[in-house]
Amino acid sequence: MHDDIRCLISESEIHAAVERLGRQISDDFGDSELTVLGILTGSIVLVTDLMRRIEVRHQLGLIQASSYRGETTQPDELIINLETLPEIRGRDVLIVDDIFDTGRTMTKVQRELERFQPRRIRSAVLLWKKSRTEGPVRPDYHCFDIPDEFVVGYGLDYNGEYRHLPYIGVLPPQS
Ligand SMILES: O=P(O)(O)OC[C@H]1O[C@H](OP(=O)(O)OP(=O)(O)O)[C@H](O)[C@@H]1O
Ligand code: HPA
Repeated sequence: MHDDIRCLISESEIHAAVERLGRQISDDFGDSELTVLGILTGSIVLVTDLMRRIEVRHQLGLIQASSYRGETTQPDELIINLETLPEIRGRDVLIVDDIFDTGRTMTKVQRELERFQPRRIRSAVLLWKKSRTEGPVRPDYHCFDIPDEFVVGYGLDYNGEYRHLPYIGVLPPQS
C-alpha cells in the first residue's frame, strides 16, 4: 500500500528497542516519583508503547509543542502549550518525544519545565538525527541514530499524514 516509502527501521526493530528502553528506565527510576511526559503530537505512539514497558509506578502527562509556519506567526516559531501539564514539583520528569532533530523543541520544553521545580528532568526519544543537532542539549536516552533524511511513521508526520505507519520510513523525493 505504501510501496513508495523506503523502510528505514522495521516494526520489529522498534518494538525490541522500546522494550529495552522500558527496562532501562525501570532500572534507572525504580525508587522515584516519576512523571512520563509525552510531547504531542509526534510522541503519541511511542509514549503509549513505552509506558506499558515501564515496570515502575509512574504518572502520565501530555503537553503540546509545535512549529508553526502561519502568516501571522514568525516562520518556525515554536509554540509550547503547558495548559495540560500535571503537577511536577519535586518529581522526576521523563520527557518523551519521537525525534530529536535540531534539539530546539527539547531545549525549549526543558527550559519551560524548570520553572515548575521538578526534582530532575531527563529525556527519551526514539530517533536522534545527530548531524543536525544544535546547541548543548542532548537526549539522555535514544533508540536509534538516523541520517539526515526526512522520516515518517510511528507518530512522525509529513503534512499531518503517515503517523499511523508501524515502521519508520523515508518518503521518496517530492511526495
Ligand atoms: O529537534 P527539533 O528540530 O525541534 O524537531 C523535533 C520536533 O519536531 C517534531 O514536532 P513538530 O513541531 O513537527 O510537531 P508534531 O509533533 O505535532 O508533528 C517532532 O515531533 C519533535 O517534537
Ligand atoms: O524527519 C522528520 N520527520 C517528521 N517530523 C520531523 N520533525 C523533525 N524532524 C522530522
